[in-house]
Amino acid sequence: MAIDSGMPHRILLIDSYDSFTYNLACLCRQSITNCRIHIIKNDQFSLSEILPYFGYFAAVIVGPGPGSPERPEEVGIIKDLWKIANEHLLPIFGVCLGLQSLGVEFGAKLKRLDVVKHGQVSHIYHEEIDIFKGVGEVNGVRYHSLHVELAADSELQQLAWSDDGEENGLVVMALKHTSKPFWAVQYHPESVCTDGGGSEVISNFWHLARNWAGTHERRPRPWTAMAQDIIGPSWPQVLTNIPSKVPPVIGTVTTHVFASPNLATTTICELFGVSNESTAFVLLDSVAQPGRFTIIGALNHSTPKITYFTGESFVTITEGSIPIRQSLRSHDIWSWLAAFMRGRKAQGGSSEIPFWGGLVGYLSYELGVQSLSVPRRTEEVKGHPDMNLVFVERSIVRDSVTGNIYVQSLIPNDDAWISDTAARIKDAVRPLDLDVDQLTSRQKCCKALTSNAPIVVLPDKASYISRIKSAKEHLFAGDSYELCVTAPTRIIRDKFLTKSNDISASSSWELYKTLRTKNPAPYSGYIRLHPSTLVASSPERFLSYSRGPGTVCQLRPIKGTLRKGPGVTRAVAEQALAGNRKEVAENLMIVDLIRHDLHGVVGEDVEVRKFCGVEESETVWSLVSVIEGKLPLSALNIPNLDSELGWEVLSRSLPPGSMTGAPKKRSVEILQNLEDSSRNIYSGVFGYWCVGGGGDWSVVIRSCFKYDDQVDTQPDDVPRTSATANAADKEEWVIGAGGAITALSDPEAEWDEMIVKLQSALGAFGATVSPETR
Ligand SMILES: C=C(O[C@@H]1C=C(C(=O)O)C=C[C@H]1O)C(=O)O
Ligand SMILES: NC(=O)CC[C@H](N)C(=O)O
Repeated sequence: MAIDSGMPHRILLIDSYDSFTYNLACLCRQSITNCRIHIIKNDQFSLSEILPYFGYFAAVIVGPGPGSPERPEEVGIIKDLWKIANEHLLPIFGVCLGLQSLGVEFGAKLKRLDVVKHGQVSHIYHEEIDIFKGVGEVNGVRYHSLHVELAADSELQQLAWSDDGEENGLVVMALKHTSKPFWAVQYHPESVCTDGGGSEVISNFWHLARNWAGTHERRPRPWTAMAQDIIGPSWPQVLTNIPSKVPPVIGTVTTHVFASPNLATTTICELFGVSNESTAFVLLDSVAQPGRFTIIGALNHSTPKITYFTGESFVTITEGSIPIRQSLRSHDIWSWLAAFMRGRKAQGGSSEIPFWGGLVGYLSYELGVQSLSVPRRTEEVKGHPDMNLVFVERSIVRDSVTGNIYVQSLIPNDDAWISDTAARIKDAVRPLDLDVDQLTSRQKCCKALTSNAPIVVLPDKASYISRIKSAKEHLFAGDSYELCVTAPTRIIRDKFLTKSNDISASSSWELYKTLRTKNPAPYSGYIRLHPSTLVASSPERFLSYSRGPGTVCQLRPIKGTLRKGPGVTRAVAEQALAGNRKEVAENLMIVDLIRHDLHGVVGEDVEVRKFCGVEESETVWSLVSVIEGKLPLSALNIPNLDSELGWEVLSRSLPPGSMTGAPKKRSVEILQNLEDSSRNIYSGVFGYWCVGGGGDWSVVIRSCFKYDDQVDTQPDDVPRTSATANAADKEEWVIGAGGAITALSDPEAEWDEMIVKLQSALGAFGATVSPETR
């Protein structure tokens, strides 16, 4: 038989806009020797357009996805596949939505599960035949709301079941067609927690597919350039948009390092003018473990500032006081910034620290929404910068483990500034200059705030609860597996006025100082890039990427949060989080989503380093997983790949999956309809991209932000009082908060969880709310 003549086996994978597709592609690569996976969307071609190309493929895999196999707009060509004429016939393997489509097209009834299964592991019963031959015990992860029931005279044969007992009874978990080469499973063989039914079942499918091809004398045609043009290259793709000819590294980092363990981060910031609220300032602060390095930008009037608004075709750079618009031309904002950084690469900095200089700032949630090609909400035309960054040339880095301070500059011949700055910092050390992590909790205090108490406008509880109920409806219908529902809380308070009088609120810097003592967080930050100010105390790293060679990308999603309190020991938290099916299911869904996001860029080398570990922070316990990915060794000698890998991952994986739910695109669309307003900076990321190639971005949660021009002193639900009367004296801060909603969520408990998360930033305003409020 010539079908294995050494030529790679081409497999067509049909994606239904799912967030697990690349995981399936990876499983196929690992289970089928010498295969190439080509991925298309289910609505990219009509059946008649794609049919002529089936001859190149050895098999088709139909991936999972949101929605119903009975809604043609959700399954595209998939529904037509099962009916193709014998001359085009080829082996097909369906997963989840793929199984449901196979069932429905051959007369099965599509039903909703009484108790939906999202991120749940079930024992899969089978009879060791066909695709389960020799497979043994299978525990499969399920992400479905719908299921099929076969007619008595069906042409399909059941191969496996789960026993859901009183919940759903017996549910079909695998099918085959009795005469055509079609197989399918309802569970997810590609999930990280599926045990036994993954590569074993795919290998068996492949074996059966080859046998079928042998007896039917079907031989795929050799791949051609024309096929590649139409279908596209195979996955994994080494990043293609990085030019092979790149400018040489021209910058050199000059560094002066000295030990100063007792020097407070806040003292250094004050030395560099943070108290002048009219200027720009950036601080990325590690106030608790696992955060380690603190980065302070020493900005001046000529530091380049870069802003971008979603939907615009230009970016604005301000050096000095004159903003200059630059057209993006053929670039999108991501590749424009990659090109910007390509010309500013530098070497020679200290290898012990992750930052030598580079871009610092934030990227909004809506920037990620734009990257997903989901249209922005219509009412947000005016908006505020969705990307607000500075290019930091002079900086101070503090290592909280060694107590070393690094003063560094990218500017040529800047020795005078470096030595002067080092001397100023050394002089600033006062004997009692203890940082917050060295204070006992009794010593922690917060400054008296304003004479007028701030007004806190909570989301309306009834509509929050009804939103959670609508989210659950979507989950029951199979539109999404998990939805992270959020809402903004607004804090209106007296404006900080520099030439102050006695009614002035504290400055945003004082607010940040209070926040870092009240809620010391590993990924804290103070980003004052007018018109936006972000005061952050995030527990969640979105993505870090190490400086090459051999860049490792790490993501640390949190799903599962428990309020700390008397009696809530680590053991109690572990039981309530890692020992709780609902919490683990929520976390698993995001782990699988992040594996997919990473596989999409780096290829096969993605590992879950930690699954559902319990981590402690000041106010809550969190369930955290750690996922890492890196390029294959073969890619390491491709110039420039390492230094842009992290940026590529970032550009292709925003918004953070932990803030959307899965599948990401459909979940974002649903959330845009459910939530009342844009999320803006909340749910975006803040951090840096270093000129040496590394970067670190955290999720904007447990944080507050304000825009200089935004004060709505008369929200509909706030009574007009003397405190809300005059916009000129007021400033408005926003704290977003929310949580992942699954089919198991209790709306009241979700409201409480939102309030707990809100509280971690609200406390800095001297305000509290109880869950019972409103
Ligand atoms: C939505 C928030 O947090 C997200 C949701 C979490 C959860 O559901 O447990 C945990 C961390 C974040 O990914 C928030 O803090 O506002
Ligand atoms: N993971 C999937 O493919 C889900 C299929 C379908 N949307 C369901 O919820 O049942």
